[in-house]
Amino acid sequence: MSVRVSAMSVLPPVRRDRIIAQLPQYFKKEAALHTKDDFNNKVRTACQEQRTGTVGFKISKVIVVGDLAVGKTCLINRFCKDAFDKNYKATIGVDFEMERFEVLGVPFSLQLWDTAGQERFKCIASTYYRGAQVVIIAFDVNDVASLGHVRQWLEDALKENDPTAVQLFLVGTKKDLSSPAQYSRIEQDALKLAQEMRAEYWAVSSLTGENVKEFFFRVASLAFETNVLAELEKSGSRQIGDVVRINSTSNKLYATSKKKHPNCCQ
Ligand SMILES: Nc1nc2c(ncn2[C@@H]2O[C@H](COP(=O)(O)OP(=O)(O)OP(=O)(O)O)[C@@H](O)[C@H]2O)c(=O)[nH]1
Repeated sequence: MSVRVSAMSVLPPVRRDRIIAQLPQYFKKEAALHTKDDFNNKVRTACQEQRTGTVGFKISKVIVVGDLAVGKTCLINRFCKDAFDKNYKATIGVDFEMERFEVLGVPFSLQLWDTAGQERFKCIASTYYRGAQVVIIAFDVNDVASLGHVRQWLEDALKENDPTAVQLFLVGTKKDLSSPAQYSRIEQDALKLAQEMRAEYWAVSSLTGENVKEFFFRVASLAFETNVLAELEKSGSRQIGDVVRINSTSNKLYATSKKKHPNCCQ
């Protein structure tokens, strides 16, 4: 007897600590991608009515760039593995981790690309920048030079991507190493830069874990919200005959000739 196992059924359930039911709040109001308290209403309704199209099957690409040794690998490892390594091992080229979430009841995955900051590995790493929905630029809050290089990282990342479609985050790392006075000095400059770049600003510590989970939850939520809105826009502008639905018996995506989405008129 042959047993058919679909790709979906072999995936373990989403971890309980990756379930997002409320929009996580920004870190600083002055430099937030948006300051609303909750998910967009249309997005909430679409999720309730299971009208999120292909979003539940989507993997959004996130790239993390920034100077060498600012803590990109540690940031990803703290979130994905809850681990911290105090020894520096340069990333050679790139590395990636998959993180699965459930946002408003819909599965959603992020592919987190950890890229090399060292100049000699940069040309390998930059070939993986393409197709990013989210760009995270990391700098060390104790190293002004690393903040100064942020614009160059932005330019490099945007060369490979559609600047109007990318969601940008500016992240200050190693907050544990700085005194409150030192930190607040660099924060002024970082906030100004984030506003100019239209990035959302965060400050984190991978050593203590401060703000790490909150930050990635915010990234996942905003990326998810953008994807659902894009999907709604697409389905709104579809012609008759283009409505995509899921056939529950075959699990295949196909087009129907109904005017309305089947889930809207039930
Ligand atoms: N105190 C402290 N040290 C950190 C933190 N994050 C990273 N480090 C240390 O900084 C060094 C560099 O960290 P990595 O994460 O390897 O840096 P990276 O940006 O990935 O470096 P490249 O791969 O070369 O681009 C390591 O020795 C880490 O232990 C932090 O939040 N606090």
